[in-house]
Amino acid sequence: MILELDCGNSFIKWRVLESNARVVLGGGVVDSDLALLAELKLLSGLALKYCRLVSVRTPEETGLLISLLKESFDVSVVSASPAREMAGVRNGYDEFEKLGLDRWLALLGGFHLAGGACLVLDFGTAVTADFVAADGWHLGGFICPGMPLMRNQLRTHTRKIRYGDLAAERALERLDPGRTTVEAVERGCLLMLRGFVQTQLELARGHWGEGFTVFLTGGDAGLVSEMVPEARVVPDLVFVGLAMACPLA
Ligand SMILES: Nc1ncnc2c1ncn2[C@@H]1O[C@H](COP(=O)(O)OP(=O)(O)O)[C@@H](O)[C@H]1O
Ligand SMILES: CC(C)(COP(=O)(O)O)[C@@H](O)C(=O)NCCC(=O)O
Ligand SMILES: [K+]
Repeated sequence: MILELDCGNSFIKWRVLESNARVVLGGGVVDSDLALLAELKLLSGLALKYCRLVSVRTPEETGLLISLLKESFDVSVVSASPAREMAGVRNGYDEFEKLGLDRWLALLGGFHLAGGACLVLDFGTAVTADFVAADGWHLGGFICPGMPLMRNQLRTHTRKIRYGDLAAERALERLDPGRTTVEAVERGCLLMLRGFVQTQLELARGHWGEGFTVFLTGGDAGLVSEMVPEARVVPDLVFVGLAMACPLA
């Protein structure tokens, strides 16, 4: 069996595949290394042979997780590494190794699935946009704070903005002007996010007219999917790229 991990700034996304990599046996989202081990140990008949992972965490944190995995499951672990060029895509960063590896894998996956120009939008701790032209050139992208960062900045840097998670979730059921603090903040941040998406779509149309595919991924993709009905929502886009960057055969 193959364990796949996407270690973001807030959460670790995991899934276990059969050795042929065709069947997904289980998966989930956890907030720590130990929670990951605990969830994996709950899977019956677990027999991990390989693990491939991508991490945007520090080398120390990633190294610690890799050691834990090796101790617990006796697996061989490969970690995605930066590349200038792969699978017909050319990294557009001046220093290719500085492009976030989750972004790189998501855009590799996106270009592969689209077979042409694509705009990849990832809604995690940060929100990222990446542009890949039909010839595989990555034009670069944009990074801005995601919902968790936007709301936490307001909560941390003001004295009167305080509310709980449940109220936050309820506030987003509608988008009328807020009549409470929680509504005003949650809806305001969501409108900022949607404004960002709108701008990315306009930029992509400026480059490619209507000839491009939009991908939405990341834990908060659902917050914007309604406004981009033509988009392909692919929660496991990073894993698509991970399999391309770290083939096990
Ligand atoms: N099952 C889930 N567990 C945790 N967060 C989730 C889940 N589903 C959606 N989310 C949302 O996803 C966001 C985190 O997205 P994610 O792509 O995991 O971020 P990162 O890659 O930066 O760790 C959170 O702000 C949260 O609102
Ligand atoms: C932009 C990111 C913080 C996104 O991380 P995430 O929200 O997925 O946890 C990550 O891709 C990263 O650390 N990138 C390095 C900087 C860059 O891509 O330019
Ligand atoms: K991510």
